[in-house]
Amino acid sequence: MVQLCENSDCSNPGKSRCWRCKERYYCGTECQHADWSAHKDNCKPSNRLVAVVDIPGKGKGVIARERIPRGTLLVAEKPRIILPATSKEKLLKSMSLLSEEDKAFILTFPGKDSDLEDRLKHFVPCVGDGNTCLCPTICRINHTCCSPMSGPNTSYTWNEDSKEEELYAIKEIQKGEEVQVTYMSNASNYDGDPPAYLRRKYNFDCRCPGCTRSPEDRQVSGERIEAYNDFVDILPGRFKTDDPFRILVEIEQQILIICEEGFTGEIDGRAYDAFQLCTAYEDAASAKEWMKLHLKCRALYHGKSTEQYKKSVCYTKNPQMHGGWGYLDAGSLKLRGPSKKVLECFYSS
Ligand SMILES: C[S@@+](CC[C@H](N)C(=O)[O-])C[C@H]1O[C@@H](n2cnc3c(N)ncnc32)[C@H](O)[C@@H]1O
Repeated sequence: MVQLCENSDCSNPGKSRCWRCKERYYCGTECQHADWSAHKDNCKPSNRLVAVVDIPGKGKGVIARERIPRGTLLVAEKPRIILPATSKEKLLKSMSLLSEEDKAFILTFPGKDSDLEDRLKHFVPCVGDGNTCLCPTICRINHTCCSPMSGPNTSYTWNEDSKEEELYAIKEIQKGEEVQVTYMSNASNYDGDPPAYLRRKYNFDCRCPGCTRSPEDRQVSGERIEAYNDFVDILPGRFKTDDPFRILVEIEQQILIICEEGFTGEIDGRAYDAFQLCTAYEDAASAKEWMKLHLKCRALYHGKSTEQYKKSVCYTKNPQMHGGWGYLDAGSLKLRGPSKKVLECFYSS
């Protein structure tokens, strides 16, 4: 039986389901009927899966209303307030022009007295370069650090196509469990002393399992993360000069180390590095395997709905389309895809 587009005045065959609720069908991008637009705008997973509640010792926070499988899009919401990434002066001017309701909303976030500027730390990156926004649900999520003992269960990302802030479950979340993100999203933001950074910037004492370790244990982690960052910084420059087999071994070693430190999101970037290395040596089969791993990690943290993701999917079919194909002029060389250990590291995280 042909499923028709569910817009009331449309009789085309329904080609796709709504990417969010997966329930309604529509006939494609040509379908611009008001009914479908209203559905898209109102189809908010945030209304269903999470709730903003009071969390003792943390102010407000977000909890799961039901068990949420890994990979779920939990929240997709339009920012309530967007501030421009211009000069500090312009930013403060924009703040002063906000409505009284918006100012009152900002002041519901923790901060000094009625100081609006002190609440800027709660804004998250959004559209364009450096612009920030305040969202009703995502900006209520509390922090936990990435560490060998624990880490956040969600990650948020700006979707430029839908112009919404999105929140993905990077681990399974139980009903009633607190939804948490890390305010230091990747290893390159590592500050050397997370509890001190969080106290300075966000004015709270982090009591996560990573921060309550002994100073010696925290130092060991700090040194491993810094060594990883040094590795990442010089990696592209090594493509021209170093043995590619050696580079792949080191990429894998570094992936395993940084995942032990709780930064599973780093697999995305390192798998992409390995993909680029394989394309530089015109090894399509290995490049495809690395791209598949890159996309799995990317989908987990950023979803699959963006144009950028869809474009990258083409590289899993045809790595020759990538601009770096053969760029080293070193001829073709059979390298290899990710090892079982690295794949397990992604699946077991
Ligand atoms: C982005 S807001 C999160 C929502 C906030 N709890 C609220 O009441 O609106 C960040 C602020 O939440 C609090 N917070 C976040 N994570 C915390 C944690 N792990 N422990 C204690 N307070 C935390 C701090 O006051 C921090 O400045």
